[in-house]
Amino acid sequence: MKKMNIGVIPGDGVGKEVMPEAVKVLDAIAEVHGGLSFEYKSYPYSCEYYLEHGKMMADDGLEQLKNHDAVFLGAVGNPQLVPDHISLWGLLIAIRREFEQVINVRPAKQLRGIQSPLANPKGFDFVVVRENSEGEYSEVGGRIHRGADEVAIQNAVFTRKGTERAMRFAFDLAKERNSHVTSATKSNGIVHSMPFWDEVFRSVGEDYQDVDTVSNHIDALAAFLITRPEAFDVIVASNLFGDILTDVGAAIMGSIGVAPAANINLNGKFPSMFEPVHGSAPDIVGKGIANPVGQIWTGKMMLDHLGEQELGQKLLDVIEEVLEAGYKTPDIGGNATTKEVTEEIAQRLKAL
Ligand SMILES: NC(=O)C1=CN([C@@H]2O[C@H](COP(=O)(O)OP(=O)(O)OC[C@H]3O[C@@H](n4cnc5c(N)ncnc54)[C@H](O)[C@@H]3O)[C@@H](O)[C@H]2O)C=CC1
Ligand SMILES: CC(=O)C(=O)O
Ligand SMILES: [K+]
Ligand SMILES: [Mn+2]
Repeated sequence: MKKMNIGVIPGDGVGKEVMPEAVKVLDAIAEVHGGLSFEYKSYPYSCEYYLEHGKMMADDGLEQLKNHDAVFLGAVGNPQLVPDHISLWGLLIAIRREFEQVINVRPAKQLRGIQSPLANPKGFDFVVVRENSEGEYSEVGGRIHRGADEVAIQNAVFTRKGTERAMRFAFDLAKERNSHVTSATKSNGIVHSMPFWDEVFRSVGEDYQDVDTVSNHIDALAAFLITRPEAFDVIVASNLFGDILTDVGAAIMGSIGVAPAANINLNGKFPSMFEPVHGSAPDIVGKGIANPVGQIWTGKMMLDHLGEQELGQKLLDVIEEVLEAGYKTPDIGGNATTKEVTEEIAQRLKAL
């Protein structure tokens, strides 16, 4: 029996609604497989935890999470209780950084059964490789003075190591796909880090002669994802650009509620973390209508990572079948609840 030990953090808002559903699907997968079981340990880290304890996770939280084969997370953030920069940096970004999850992989593709808002989505299928450890999301900077003289300085950090690592990951991924990498740049406006980014992209590209490359400025690239998303295979982007592009990717799939993501640790010292692209969706919390597909597809990425690619593929097939059969939450034009969609996915898995 192959046992997988998963640290579960439902987090805030709809994270708490979609997580138990995704866990049910994983259990259905285990049942189908027969030789596989999941053991979960759930952690209450969230904004409510912060109100009670004055911190987003326990002092030994990372020590505990470290022991799992993977961390499965819902969403973090409840701006009515805790400012977002405190909650995200205290939990989500803390785990990404401390566990050296240096790459964030975010696929976007036209799914069967969902109407893309694009008139002509042409079966787009791309993956954004987002640098996940530095870039624009940095603590370097500060604020001085108050009032009319106030100054805020926010520095971006681009290391050769971090930049090159993200690019190599993107090129290696492209070799398994359609051998095309697009780099998201902005070297016409950001005069230090982005010319550096371009240089590293060119030099890494020389090691991958069989992979085609193109550099697009981020503004144009964002528009191209709307006008010709089918032209992209792998896109490599800095932390902020990747964050924004993947919400666009989610939007053209039909909803941010379906988009999956994986925070990958490459050195094997810490577990990777799997969490959907969406946040805690305060506007729909408590209604039972959060789309569980993002969290469940994220579970598929976790299965892939743990060496169960065949099961992962089956799961994605079943998700698409269920969408095609009309089991859809309101964000993608249906009237099913979170639980109804999940139940259908679990039932169909068990019938395989
Ligand atoms: N990785 C994470 O944990 C992230 C956390 N956040 C946090 O989440 C909170 C809300 O942020 P927003 O900017 O509103 O982004 P959001 O992703 O939570 O919501 C944006 C829009 O998408 C909808 N949506 C999101 N997930 C959905 C789902 N599963 N099914 C159906 N509709 C869904 C929401 O209802 C909302 O209209 C903030 O505290 C923010 O900091 C935001 C993004 C990522
Ligand atoms: C924080 C956030 O929006 C993200 O990682 O996608
Ligand atoms: K999330
Ligand atoms: Mn985001």
